[in-house]
Amino acid sequence: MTPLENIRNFSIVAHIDHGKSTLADRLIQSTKTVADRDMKEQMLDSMDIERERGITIKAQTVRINYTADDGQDYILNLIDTPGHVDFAYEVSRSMRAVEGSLLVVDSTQGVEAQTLANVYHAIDADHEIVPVLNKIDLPAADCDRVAEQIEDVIGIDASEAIRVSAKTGIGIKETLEAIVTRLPAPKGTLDAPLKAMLVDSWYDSYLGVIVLVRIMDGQLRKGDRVRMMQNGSVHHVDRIGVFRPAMTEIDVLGPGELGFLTASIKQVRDTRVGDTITHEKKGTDNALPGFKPSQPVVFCGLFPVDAAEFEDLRDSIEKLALNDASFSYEMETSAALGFGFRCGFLGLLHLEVIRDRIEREYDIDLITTAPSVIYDIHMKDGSVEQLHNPADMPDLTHVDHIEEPRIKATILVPDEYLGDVLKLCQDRRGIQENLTYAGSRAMVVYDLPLNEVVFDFYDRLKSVTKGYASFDYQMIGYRTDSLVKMSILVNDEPVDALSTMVHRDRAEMRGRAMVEKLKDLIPRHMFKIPIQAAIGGKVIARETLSAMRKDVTAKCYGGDATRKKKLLEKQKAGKKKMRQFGKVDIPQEAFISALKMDS
Ligand SMILES: Nc1nc2c(ncn2[C@@H]2O[C@H](COP(=O)(O)OP(=O)(O)OP(=O)(O)O)[C@@H](O)[C@H]2O)c(=O)[nH]1
Repeated sequence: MTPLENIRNFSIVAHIDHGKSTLADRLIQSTKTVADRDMKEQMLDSMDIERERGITIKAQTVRINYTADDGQDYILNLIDTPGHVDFAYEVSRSMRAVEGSLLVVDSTQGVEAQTLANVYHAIDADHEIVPVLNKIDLPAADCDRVAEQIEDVIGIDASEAIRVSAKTGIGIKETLEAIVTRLPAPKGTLDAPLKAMLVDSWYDSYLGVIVLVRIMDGQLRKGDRVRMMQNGSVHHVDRIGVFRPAMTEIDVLGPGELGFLTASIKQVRDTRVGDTITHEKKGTDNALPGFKPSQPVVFCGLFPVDAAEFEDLRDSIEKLALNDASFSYEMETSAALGFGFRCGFLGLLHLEVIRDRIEREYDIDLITTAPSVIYDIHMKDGSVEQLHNPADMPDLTHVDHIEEPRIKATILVPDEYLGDVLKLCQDRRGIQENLTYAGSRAMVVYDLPLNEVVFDFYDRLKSVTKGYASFDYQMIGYRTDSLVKMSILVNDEPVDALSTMVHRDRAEMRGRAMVEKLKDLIPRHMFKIPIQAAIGGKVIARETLSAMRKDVTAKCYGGDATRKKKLLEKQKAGKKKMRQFGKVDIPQEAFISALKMDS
């Protein structure tokens, strides 16, 4: 066991792409934690999708041995935290397991919205913070300006910020020394009853659930019987160890240490993050202050394009849910789409990641219905119903009023794009709360309906600012507004998967935009197809798709039967991505594209 004075636990906080993973790699490499020949880029990003998108999703951890200039051997435990707004909750919880943070800011970019959001989590967790100015190898680096910005905007001393190039290795040694000299050692009592914080957990197909723990007091040994204090369940610890970053078994974890345990736990759901783990006998009575469990905020339906793949879809969803307690699902039937699942996510990125994994890892083509938030429907009899799916909207005559979730959005943007950002927020029913400047960048704070953000707000924001804006949000509660359910009818049949909740004042505009889009997205058939948007029984927009006879084999004159067959096969394959509604085929992409707004 390592003495407390020789342990440092820290995380790295940064805006996306400012170099957190590269810096972590460099710290691991320069301390020879991983042999050079085994080093691959972005050691900490384990999932394929993460690597492809360059986004760190699951918090990971690594134990680094470092001999400092003072001649002593230290253990540095790094927790890697996710950098995306959807995963803000994971950032906040993992912060409580460590004492300090490296605040990485790209010296060519400066402070961004997620720099702020993440550093506030660190400040909330009482961290000692060491600012690191990264990418100083680039000609555009402006360390003095960025240091000043850190002081002005965040309000922490940046005079001793470390200047680093995680790419070339400049400043890595100084960073390691700063971790040892500037961050505090953890506290804890060796001979007190065991008190360990459950920091994270995930499913491994060989080992079952792996639990990441931070020992606060006492000792944890292989073979111990431990109790999860929230639900009282008792488990036999069959393995404990640390991450280097590969899992390495050890015999005992003591105060201040971070490591893992396995105990034949079957589901991630059985391990509540924030729970306190203690010994079954002679355990502590004082649990650590609990963490709130993360709640899904965005819901959508996932249906197989090919109904025969429903069981495969169920299987894939169940497997993914085993490893992700914040992903929820329940079976759903839709008149138009058949059997599928209504799924809940932490945000849009979370949704995309899960959808991609189902399509890619399980090879199932999916139809994703419009993402929706949870509305509180206040009924006339005083009861409140939670609406996860616009298709389930109760009869309006029983509804008193509807409340929708709102967020506080913080956007940082260069001056020249400010006008476009304000317009975008205004168009999305935003209420401006604040507008300040940090150098040549404006920081705007808006109160916005979450519903207006979940769909394509990021995309729009990126496009109107040419990618220069950064964005972060937090939920602030529910508020009443004048909301209605808009249905879409194709060939006089309602397509429930296209139902959305909209603001009454915008319903007509949105309805018109949707039917126009659908007219372009639905291929012509051999008959005329009316496409309508309606509220209750009232049609508010209408387009008609005219009839056409499409004979793909017409150009194959002569008797070339193979060519003809090939064309027909191609057409059949094209059909696979379509869904039939009554007599009409609607292509899969229509469900998403029709809902994108142009403003
Ligand atoms: N020139 C230069 N490029 C760097 C440096 N550090 C990181 N990069 C590059 O910046 C990009 C983003 O770096 P990452 O380490 O993936 O950033 P991140 O903050 O971990 O991003 P997320 O994991 O998505 O949050 C990559 O293309 C890196 O190669 C640096 O010091 N100099």
